[in-house]
Amino acid sequence: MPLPSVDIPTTPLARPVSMASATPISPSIPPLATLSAIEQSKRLAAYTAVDKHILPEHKVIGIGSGSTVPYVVERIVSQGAELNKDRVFIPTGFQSKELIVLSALNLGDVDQYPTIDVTIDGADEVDHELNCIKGGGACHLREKVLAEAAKTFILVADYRKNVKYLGTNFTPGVPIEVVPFAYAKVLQNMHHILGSPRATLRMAVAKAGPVVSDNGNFIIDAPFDNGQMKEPLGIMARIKMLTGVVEVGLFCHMAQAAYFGNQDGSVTVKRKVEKGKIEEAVIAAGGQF
Ligand SMILES: O=C[C@H](O)[C@H](O)[C@H](O)COP(=O)(O)O
Repeated sequence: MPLPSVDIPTTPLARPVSMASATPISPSIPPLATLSAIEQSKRLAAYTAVDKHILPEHKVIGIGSGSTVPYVVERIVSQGAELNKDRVFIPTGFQSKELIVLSALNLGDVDQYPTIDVTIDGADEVDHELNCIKGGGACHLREKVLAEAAKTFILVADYRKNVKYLGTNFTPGVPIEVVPFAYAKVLQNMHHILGSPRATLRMAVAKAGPVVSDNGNFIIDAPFDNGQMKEPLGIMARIKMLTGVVEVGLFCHMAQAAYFGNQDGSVTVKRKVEKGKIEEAVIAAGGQF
């Protein structure tokens, strides 16, 4: 089915109405002309994915985390209040919950809505089989729950995230959420059993001590060499078997499609076609698929 062309506005959309406070805590989204090339690419990917996958019949929508997702919400808001009033939006963490509330969209949770029509989320990197690394922002536990709950799971990212094998440009490693009291044991397991000798506990930047996830857990980042990353499903399964691990930021064979905004205004689309085969195509700038 042909993808629609994407009309990117050059003026900012109406500022979201805050239901939570008089002073919105998330920044307003600037006009396209003032965005960097990377931000334009993220917005292009997000707009294209929303236009293709968030349809009038979709009533329960999962909203992922990261710096690309605000553009997803911006495009959904632009579909209009009439369509959005009957929808409920499920967040993957604090950031997306704030985005939903500040955009005056209806907030729900996955325990109320365990079946989601479509979840759209960012990614740290996506390989040629639509496997991806997620968790650069420590949100991958809830993100994976929303990905699994969704009938359709879609990724959006800029062109730097589109790789053949995971770990090409995203080098910190595979994010692993662990219960705090087990972190040293899991780190030892990563170093000596799982083949990631440089695995480290993720430390906070504006706080003393480790990063603490929205679920109160710690994050370990575990780099693997290129050969190992050719089989992400195997790595994911082995890490997940370690006691103390809550979730692994490798999402294998979960996404139906990934949209990457390119510097020239085109969008690369990787999508699952028949029998799990992945097809890659490019939507020309302002053009058709
Ligand atoms: O934990 C964070 C999430 O997995 C993000 O979706 C991922 O890090 C990508 O974020 P961004 O769109 O900022 O590159």
